[in-house]
Amino acid sequence: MPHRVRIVEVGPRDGLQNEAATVPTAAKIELIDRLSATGLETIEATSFVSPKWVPQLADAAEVYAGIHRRPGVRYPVLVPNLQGYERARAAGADEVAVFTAASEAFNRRNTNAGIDESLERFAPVLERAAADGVRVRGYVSTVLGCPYQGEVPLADVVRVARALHAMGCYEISLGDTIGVGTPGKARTMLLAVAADVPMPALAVHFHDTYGQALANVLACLEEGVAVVDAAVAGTGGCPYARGASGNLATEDLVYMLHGLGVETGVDLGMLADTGTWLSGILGRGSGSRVGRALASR
Ligand SMILES: CC(=O)SCCNC(=O)CCNC(=O)[C@H](O)C(C)(C)COP(=O)(O)OP(=O)(O)OC[C@H]1O[C@@H](n2cnc3c(N)ncnc32)[C@H](O)[C@@H]1OP(=O)(O)O
Ligand SMILES: CC(=O)CC(=O)O
Repeated sequence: MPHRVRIVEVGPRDGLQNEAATVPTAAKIELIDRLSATGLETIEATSFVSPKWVPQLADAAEVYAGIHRRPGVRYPVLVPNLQGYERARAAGADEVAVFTAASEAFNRRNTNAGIDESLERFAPVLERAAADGVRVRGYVSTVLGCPYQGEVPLADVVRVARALHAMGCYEISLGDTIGVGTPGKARTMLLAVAADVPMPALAVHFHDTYGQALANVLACLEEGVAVVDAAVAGTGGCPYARGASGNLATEDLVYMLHGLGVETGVDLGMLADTGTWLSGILGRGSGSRVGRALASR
């Protein structure tokens, strides 16, 4: 079990990308600023994908320009190609994340490209990023199941994670996009990838569709992973992954980690207040059990 876990807060990006109603730009900026004050070290701020594909994040540049960047906090953004990278850089981003999948079927629906084609798209992004001194994270989606293909062979997960790492991604986030995984499978998947990509370069990203996300994280922590993605108030889901629901709620993750004596640097009270505030903006109850429990005290 690690002594400290770095949480990658993906609420402003993954959390909001699938919202049907438009979230005002000012609310997105306030969300990131509130999260910045909680002690989170990494906040994935938005996404420079095609606004036709993800209209909810069409205001990425305005959001990025509006946030108050706290010293010591990193604000990466998602980019699907060189065009996205250039938009992100023009907006001032100094860390980006590229994304592909272990399932061909999902990747085609999500990015209109096969896996190898998406890796080819990333090559110039990684090249430019290296020249610019920009860090690049890599996501592998559908690591424990695909809504279109079903089972995803472990070898495919390992191959894609290895390819992203070999291209120069400093960290590979392994995503259970539709939240179908269970702890034993999560552990096996992580260990298979860790045989080829060093554990310190791995992160886990669980959606909570079947209520397994926290248990999956615990299994992976026991194997030594020390970077975990989560979204405040349990928001999130991919518009191109049928059946995807919210991410593991950051409040629930922090509560568990602190209970285990694992440091996060996050103020749980401030985080829970932010989750309650965001739930008000979205007009529904929080997806975080810890958030709801703290709000009702
Ligand atoms: C599991 C997860 O949660 S992953 C995150 C959630 N999913 C996503 O964000 C999906 C992102 N997908 C996409 O943005 C798209 O599928 C793309 C951009 C990767 C590929 O889409 P395609 O339509 O094949 O792109 P293509 O390169 O052919 O360009 C088509 C148009 O999009 C525009 N475009 C392409 N990339 C971008 C970009 N990064 N930013 C803005 N516009 C873009 C092009 O300029 C072109 O515009 P035009 O029609 O006005 O000439
Ligand atoms: C890119 C992501 O958001 C990861 C996933 O859910 O598969």
